[in-house]
Amino acid sequence: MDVYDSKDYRYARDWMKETLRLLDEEGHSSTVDLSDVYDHLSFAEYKLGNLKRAAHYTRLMLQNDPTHARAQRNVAYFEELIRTEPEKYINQDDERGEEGEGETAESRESMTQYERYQSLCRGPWPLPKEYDSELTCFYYDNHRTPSLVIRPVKVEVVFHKPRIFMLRGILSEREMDRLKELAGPILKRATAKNADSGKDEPAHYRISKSGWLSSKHDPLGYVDRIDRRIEDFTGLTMSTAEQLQVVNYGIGGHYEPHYDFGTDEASFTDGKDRNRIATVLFYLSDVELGGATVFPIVGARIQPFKGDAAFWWNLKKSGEGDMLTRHAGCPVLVGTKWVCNKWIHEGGQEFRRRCGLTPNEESYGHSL
Ligand SMILES: O=C(O)CCC(=O)C(=O)O
Ligand SMILES: [Fe+2]
Repeated sequence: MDVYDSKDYRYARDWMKETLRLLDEEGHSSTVDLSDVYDHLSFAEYKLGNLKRAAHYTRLMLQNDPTHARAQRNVAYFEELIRTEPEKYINQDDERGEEGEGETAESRESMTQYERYQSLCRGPWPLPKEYDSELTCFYYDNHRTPSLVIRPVKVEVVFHKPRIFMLRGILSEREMDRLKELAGPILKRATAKNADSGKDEPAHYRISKSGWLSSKHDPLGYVDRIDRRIEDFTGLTMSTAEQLQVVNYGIGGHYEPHYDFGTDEASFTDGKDRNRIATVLFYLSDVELGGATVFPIVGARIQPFKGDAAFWWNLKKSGEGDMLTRHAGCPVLVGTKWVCNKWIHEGGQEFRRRCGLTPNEESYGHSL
């Protein structure tokens, strides 16, 4: 009922159909009224534009109660619509299909952004054919940076456009335990600015708890050490970066598609440290089921693996936001998910990462 009340008719339909299946299996129910299920199912189908199905379920309602006046009126109404606007409704029910039924490359093309996000969360999409021979992995010491000569970073290129790097085993168990321990007392329900009220409020599109770690509260120096490691493998200064942000998602926790960089003048783009040039996303836990990080525009998907980090550039060399980096944290279905963000800013990188000479220049070769 929750999804129905929140007008999420696609899911409402799925739940109602599951109810019908269980009723059928169990034969009866003392708490669920069959007619009520048909009634809601019919309205959900109507809202989804499937008039033939809406009419079908309303007729089933009438089988239970032939005198139901509203059901009689609705059947007449649906039939009238199908008759007067056949081109809009006649074949639609068969073509439209239902969520999850026979997803193909073509049907993916026509999905909305949000549907692509949901579909990617359910399972990986095949990588484009041209990736077959092109994904690489290497040990990386970033031009013989001393700490990395001793212990090079294991890098895997998992996507090309945008380039997404996985840094395997970049954090130790002890470091991850420490980050979670430091975050424990400061975790708060994540908020976002409400466009209407201007206040920071919990938002339905971001369900998690998070907290910012300051090295001041870490006398043992773990936070500084991790910052230094990021500086070593990216070659970027951390002096303008944000603090480490630890995030914990419970069951159902998620973060819907977004950009890490600021897309309007008000956020990041004008301050002295300017925009978020790159993201390092550490995975501090595995997730039993769900919880992948997905990039719905390009179809990339990263399953969290404890100790790894994902790295990507949010901005092109021109400083323009890379619109392909839109990404999301999928709902956690079983288990909990811990991640830690490091957002690196443009300020101070002028001599570390040169600008491009044309607005769209964006390729960085195979290294970070
Ligand atoms: O949890 C994830 O996988 C993604 C998190 C994220 O994108 C963010 O916190 O900005
Ligand atoms: Fe993000």
